[in-house]
Amino acid sequence: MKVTVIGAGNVGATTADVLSYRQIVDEVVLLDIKEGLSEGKSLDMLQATTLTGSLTRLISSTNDYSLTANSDVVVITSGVPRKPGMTREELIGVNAGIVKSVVEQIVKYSPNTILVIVSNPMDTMTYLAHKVAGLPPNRIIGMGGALDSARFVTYLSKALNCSPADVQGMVIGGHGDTTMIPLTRLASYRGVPVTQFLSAETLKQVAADTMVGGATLTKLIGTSAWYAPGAASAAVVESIVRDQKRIIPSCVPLNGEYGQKDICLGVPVIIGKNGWEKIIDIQLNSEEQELFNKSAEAVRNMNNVLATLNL
Ligand SMILES: NC(=O)c1ccc[n+]([C@@H]2O[C@H](COP(=O)([O-])OP(=O)(O)OC[C@H]3O[C@@H](n4cnc5c(N)ncnc54)[C@H](O)[C@@H]3O)[C@@H](O)[C@H]2O)c1
Ligand SMILES: O=C(O)C[C@H](O)C(=O)O
Repeated sequence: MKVTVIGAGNVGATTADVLSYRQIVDEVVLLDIKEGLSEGKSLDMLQATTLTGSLTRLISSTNDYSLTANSDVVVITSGVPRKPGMTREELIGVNAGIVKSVVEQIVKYSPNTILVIVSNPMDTMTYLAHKVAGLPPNRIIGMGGALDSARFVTYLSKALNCSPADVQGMVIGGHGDTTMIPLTRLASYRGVPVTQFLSAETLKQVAADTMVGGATLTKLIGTSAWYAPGAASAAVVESIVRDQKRIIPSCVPLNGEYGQKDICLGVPVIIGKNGWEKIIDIQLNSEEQELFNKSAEAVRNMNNVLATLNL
């Protein structure tokens, strides 16, 4: 299995490192426009494999897309991250052009690939990728829910004072500070509803912390996070290349599901060798559905902004 990661910055390099360290794929191609960056980072990772025992091959490039040819999966992380005080949505002007040109070049060399879109604002970048790639809809997945759910599980396990391994939780909706929807009603501690252990007030706080999870880290670090984002991107790739059929909330095009159309938004999907293979249509209660509709409205507004850009 061959995976290309576009962007060798914080998230791209971490994704490549997890894929290589855990030997999830045979070959990782790392491509970044910044001279020397992908070369240096992939050489560093290659040297690490002599210590970890991983047999994953690491290849780098600045702009030679022919090296990415026939990639089974391509993870797109190229673009600028936000700084403290910014929203992800503010990145649209710079990142839309980058994502569009990267997608166009990738599909020339890997016309049957599966794209995993990470660059922000991710929901709109995924929508853009669907418009320009010419790939079947199931072969484009926006990564956001995997990360947001990991944060949700982290905050839940802290509140429960238990191992995160025993906690299950999903975040759906948009990947934005105000658009994501942590599904507290469905979260569980080993299958037992968390509502049995935690007060409504605590759960409200857990949801609020989850929603600003990225902003909190951005404030602490000075740029946005990368360890959990890289691990979350690698988890999506792993479910594809190992055909694990995991249910991972991901950003996919909706065609009437959850009452929405002509939009890419986070919903639970089964991920396997064909990309996102099935949308799991869970029954939302009226409060959750209202939040989902509001989330869709906000993401649709960003898609309208995208349409005004001169790409
Ligand atoms: N979806 C998510 O859950 C999630 C999580 C974390 C970060 N992000 C987003 O991912 C993006 C990357 O974040 P980061 O922290 O890695 O940023 P970063 O600045 O560390 O890395 C981005 C890299 O992209 C490269 N790049 C820019 N234009 C390029 C092009 N045309 N071709 C190839 N490479 C190009 C840059 O040289 C840079 O090295 C940001 O937009 C960030 O907001 C999304
Ligand atoms: O917070 C960000 O801007 C980056 C990413 O979307 C995240 O959630 O970590």
